[in-house]
Amino acid sequence: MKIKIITVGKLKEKYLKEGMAEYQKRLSRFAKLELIEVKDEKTPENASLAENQQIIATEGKRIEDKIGPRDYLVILAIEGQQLPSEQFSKQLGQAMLAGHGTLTFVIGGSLGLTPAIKKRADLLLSFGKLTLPHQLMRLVLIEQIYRAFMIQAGSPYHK
Ligand SMILES: C[S@@+](CC[C@H](N)C(=O)[O-])C[C@H]1O[C@@H](n2cnc3c(N)ncnc32)[C@H](O)[C@@H]1O
Repeated sequence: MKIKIITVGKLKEKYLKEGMAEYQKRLSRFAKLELIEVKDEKTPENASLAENQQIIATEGKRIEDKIGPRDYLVILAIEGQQLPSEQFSKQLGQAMLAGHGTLTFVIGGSLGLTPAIKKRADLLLSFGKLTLPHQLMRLVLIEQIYRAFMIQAGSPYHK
């Protein structure tokens, strides 16, 4: 089983790097993890709507190039479906049973993602209506992926 997490830009904060390293280590007993950082575009201070759309289209193209045709695709978006952790775990389990060898997760950059890429999702997943910074979102997501595997393993980690 392979897990791919596709994100935009380099992770900067030390505390987030440390958190990611911890959960990478924990997840390694369940899956091979690949963290992919695509290049982000510079966002000018007073960018127009058209400029912003161009930025997310360019970043979106870089993301799409990293998605495999057989990947089970989970895209994170505020307006997506909100699931209890047990249900999230079950959906990932079902995707694996259906023969998807790779579970791919996508987090947008600071301006988000295009509607076109969101349409490709097998699961458009929301972590609630609050906007989380995209770099922090990585840590929240990897913890929930780890939790999903621990639920499948029947571990008391998830109470
Ligand atoms: C700073 S947010 C982008 C905000 C942008 N205005 C939007 O509405 O998408 C960057 C990325 O983090 C992820 N994200 C942030 N908050 C989220 C939430 N509550 N649920 C799911 N994904 C979230 C999404 O992938 C989003 O594209």
